[in-house]
Amino acid sequence: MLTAPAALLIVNGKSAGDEELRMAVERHREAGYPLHVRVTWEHGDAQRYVEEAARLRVETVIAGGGDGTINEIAGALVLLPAEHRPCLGILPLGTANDFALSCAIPQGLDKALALAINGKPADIDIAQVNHDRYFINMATGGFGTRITSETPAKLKSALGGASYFIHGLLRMDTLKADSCEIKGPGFNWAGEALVIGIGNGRQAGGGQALCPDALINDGLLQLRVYASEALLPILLNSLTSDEQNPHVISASLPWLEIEAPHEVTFNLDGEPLKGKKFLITVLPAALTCRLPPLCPLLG
Ligand SMILES: Nc1ncnc2c1ncn2[C@@H]1O[C@H](COP(=O)(O)OP(=O)(O)OP(=O)(O)O)[C@@H](O)[C@H]1O
Ligand SMILES: [Mg+2]
Repeated sequence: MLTAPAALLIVNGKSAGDEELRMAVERHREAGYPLHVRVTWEHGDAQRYVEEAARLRVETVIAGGGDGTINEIAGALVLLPAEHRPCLGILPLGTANDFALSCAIPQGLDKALALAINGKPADIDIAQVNHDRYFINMATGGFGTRITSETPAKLKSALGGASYFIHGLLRMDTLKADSCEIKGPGFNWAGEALVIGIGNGRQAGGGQALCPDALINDGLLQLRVYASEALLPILLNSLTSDEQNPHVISASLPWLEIEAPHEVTFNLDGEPLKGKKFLITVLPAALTCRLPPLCPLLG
């Protein structure tokens, strides 16, 4: 009998009680796949488990959670020496699961686990922020930030991805554009931004396609600045129908620097980071990830 490659699954504690997950893990173990399972309690746990995975020499570390869980695991994987770096696999168990959905990862846990263990690895980029933070999917500032970082946890688990949207609507009266300056190679913009999306992937905030042309393996980040409050109705209806809108600034850049006169919050895959200056750089082909053959984010 062939020895199946081992994987370590890191489950966000919020989803540890999932019965479908337990059954999917059992089935794969019975089929002969060695699968270690670890559960997180708080920020920092995932990184320790990734280090353990490297010591165990597993071939794959599977992120069982939402975008924030994938973020923490991807950020820990890039710190490992390339020769001992396991592949990333994705098991969507979060609220919005924007990255998994836009990658066309199957929503059924059994199929998703099979792909996470056996899928073909593809090289993908990851973005580094201020030298020590990362995002794999998207960084958002402005309106989107308020939506994600202030969506109460209980509302989030009750309503799923839709909660971002509903909560955003409730808070519309409090929205304000933020003034900032953005520089990159051959790119310079200053003005009032309502929403800034910097995409390695395409969608955030529960299905909002802020960066509709982004690819995760092109060595570039798609910057989209939604620069006017007049855009609010568009933002709330369809973010993709505004290609010709002069208030939408778009660029594809290998790095960019954003500076604001006062402190702003960026969400990195839904996890907040405060500051006045953000240097964001793409790290091309920094990770390998097991993705569906027809993943729309692969160019
Ligand atoms: N046992 C736990 N209970 C509550 N929060 C946890 C636990 N373990 C980790 N966390 C925190 O959960 C956050 C990540 O959650 P994650 O993004 O995976 O789910 P989500 O926000 O529900 O999904 P999505 O981002 O796709 O909408 C991190 O901030 C992490 O520190
Ligand atoms: Mg999250």
